[in-house]
Amino acid sequence: MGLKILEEHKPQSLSQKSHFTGCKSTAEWLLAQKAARPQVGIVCGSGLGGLGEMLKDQVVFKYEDIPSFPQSTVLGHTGQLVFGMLEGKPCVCMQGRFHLYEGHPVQKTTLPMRIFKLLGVKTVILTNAAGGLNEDYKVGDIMIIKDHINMPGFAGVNPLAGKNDERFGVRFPCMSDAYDRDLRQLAQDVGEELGYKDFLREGVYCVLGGPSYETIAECRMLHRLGADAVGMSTVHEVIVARHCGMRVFALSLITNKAVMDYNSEEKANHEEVLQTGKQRAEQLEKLVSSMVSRIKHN
Ligand SMILES: O=P(O)(O)O[C@@H]1C[C@H](O)[C@@H](CO)O1
Ligand code: HPA
Repeated sequence: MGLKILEEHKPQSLSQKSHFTGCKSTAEWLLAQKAARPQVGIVCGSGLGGLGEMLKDQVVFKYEDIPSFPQSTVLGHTGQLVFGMLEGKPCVCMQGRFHLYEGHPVQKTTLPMRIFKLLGVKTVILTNAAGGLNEDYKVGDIMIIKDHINMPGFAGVNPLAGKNDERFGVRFPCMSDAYDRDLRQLAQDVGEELGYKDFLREGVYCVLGGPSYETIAECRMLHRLGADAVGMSTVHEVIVARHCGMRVFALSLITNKAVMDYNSEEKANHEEVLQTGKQRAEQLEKLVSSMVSRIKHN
């Protein structure tokens, strides 16, 4: 009986060890290729990969060349990791993220957050494209995320499900402070200085599994539940980033208005999402780079 219990525990503890050491060896491999240890990690949303082009003195890795890294399959997500300097700070930028609907297990979609942590990242800046549920929002608005609704989490899809590894963080991490208050204030200040007041918002982002866009009834329900924008990413990355103690700032570019009216002729589509990304790219890049220039790390 005792032996049986030992055997049952063996594979789990081994796989846990290999997850941590796997992340560590990927981080060490990247640093060994002359990538500078980054302080800030940036994740580019759909059509927002231009953020990575801002980095100077780039060292670029295609995801397919990085050990244990997943592959990007979505149009608008290039699939490379860029190291470089932004406003004098060493940064790493994911040009392309991983989504549940690509068929990745949720733990795999968030793997880069743990690699960021082991690379030395202190602050993560996540961006995404999202549909606007709030009736005051316009296409092209930038929404600072102040909170989230993890809809897949209600059904048990959480990247922290399974055995907890204390080397990353605690079993039950707090999420009421997930979106750093000071960084949100910094974004408001920088946005005001840049003259973005008319299109800078703050609101609640709700993640769904995708890849189908929402029905009208779903949009109406999400809005009633308190969501201002809906998308298919970010939240799981935030959970893992907070679990391992990184500071988080996240924003949504409202690329389309969620359809809430049965008489509407509008239809959500990925081309519009990418197009809006292109149109707002410059302002978004200015906001992020000005924030990075002012972020302080001890
Ligand atoms: O990676 P993000 O969340 O920016 O991408 C959004 C969600 C889907 O991947 C896609 C739908 O158009 O854009
Ligand atoms: N719904 C879900 N995800 C999205 C949307 C949307 O309307 N727009 C961009 N990503």
